[in-house]
Amino acid sequence: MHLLGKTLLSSAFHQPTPFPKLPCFAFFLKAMVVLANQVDQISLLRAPKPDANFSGIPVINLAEAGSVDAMIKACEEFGFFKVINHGVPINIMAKLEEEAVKFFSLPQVEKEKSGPPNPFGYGNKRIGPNGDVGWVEYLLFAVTSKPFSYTSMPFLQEPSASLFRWEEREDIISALNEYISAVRKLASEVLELMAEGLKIEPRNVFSKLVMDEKSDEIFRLNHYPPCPLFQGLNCSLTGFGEHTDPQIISVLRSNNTQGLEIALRDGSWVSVPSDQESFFINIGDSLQVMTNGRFNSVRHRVLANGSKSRVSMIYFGGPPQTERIAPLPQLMGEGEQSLYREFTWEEYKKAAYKSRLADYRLGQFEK
Ligand SMILES: C=C1C[C@]23C[C@@]1(O)CC[C@H]2[C@@]12CC[C@H](O)[C@@](C)(C(=O)O1)[C@H]2[C@@H]3C(=O)O
Ligand SMILES: O=C(O)CCC(=O)C(=O)O
Ligand SMILES: [Fe+2]
Repeated sequence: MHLLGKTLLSSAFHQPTPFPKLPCFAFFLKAMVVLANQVDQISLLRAPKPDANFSGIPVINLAEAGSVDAMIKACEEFGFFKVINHGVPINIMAKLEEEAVKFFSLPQVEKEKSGPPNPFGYGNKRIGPNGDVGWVEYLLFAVTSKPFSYTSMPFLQEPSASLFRWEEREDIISALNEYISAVRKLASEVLELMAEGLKIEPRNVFSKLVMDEKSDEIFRLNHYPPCPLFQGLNCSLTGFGEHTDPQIISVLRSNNTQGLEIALRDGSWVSVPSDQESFFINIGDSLQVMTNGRFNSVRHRVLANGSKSRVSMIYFGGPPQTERIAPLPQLMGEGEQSLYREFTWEEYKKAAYKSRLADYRLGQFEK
């Protein structure tokens, strides 16, 4: 399967466009044929282009004392918000972005040495084990808080370290470690504010799960190369198909290239204005369950850009494998019934890895 993937896909990026500009419909057909050859999936093509920027994304200012109520409202209405004044130094973000750009600029054959992603490593267009594809290449890392023998890379689990053959890559490893420890701290701070806003004790009821030394955290670098075939046209291409994140919380940062979209509660899609200095927080499925559906795990997707590369970095904070995920008793009103049957994170993760990206994964755990 891996060999098949390589044969079909390895040269799909960075192809010069073979066609002159045509009216959109004719072009769309041509593009379908070209991309069908290249990507093996015409389902990535989308028309028309996404709507203009949505101005209603909630912005939470961490330096402001009164931001807690706005955060709870954002978790309920959107399952998504932007965080400013987060305290993470810009140079930590910029340094990792620089290393990511360097990695993704390597020759394909070099990048493939860090793959395939099963589940960790370099991946190109194929997302997950069940046939999903997107106009994206990425690196997926397992994260641990326990230092181990590779002193220079305390956050990368041993299998990742040898898989990436990065023992010598002090530059990228230290940029990764610095970045991951900063966003992990941010995730914990945000989760503590959520508990405060929900008026539940203890304050670390959510944050302790991602701060636990056995917490199951993932880190991801995504690169969406420009797709020149689409430049100046009213069409777009799926970079990362619609889905919800299974974990508790995701902390996303991207360069200044547009592409991320979220679904509103009425099912409509809106485009999130990019902001390279801020972080975006996604509520994951596990937090939706722990709040018995009060918080909404946000459906989101990424559309690739005709002319600009998008680079994003996402920290996924998950609980320890054995953690039981169920609505918190402190949050249940009198007579309120749990919407979900109890499960362990390990169970949920196994089910998630059997699913397709767009599947409603919580369905099988509903009562
Ligand atoms: C299609 C898949 C990719 C994914 C594992 C899955 O089977 C379903 C969930 C997907 C997702 C979405 C959020 C994160 O990007 C991710 C790492 C995760 O934990 O769940 C991906 C998985 C992946 O890319 O391997
Ligand atoms: O790359 C992005 O901006 C978002 C990707 C995403 O949602 C994911 O990797 O789970
Ligand atoms: Fe996601």
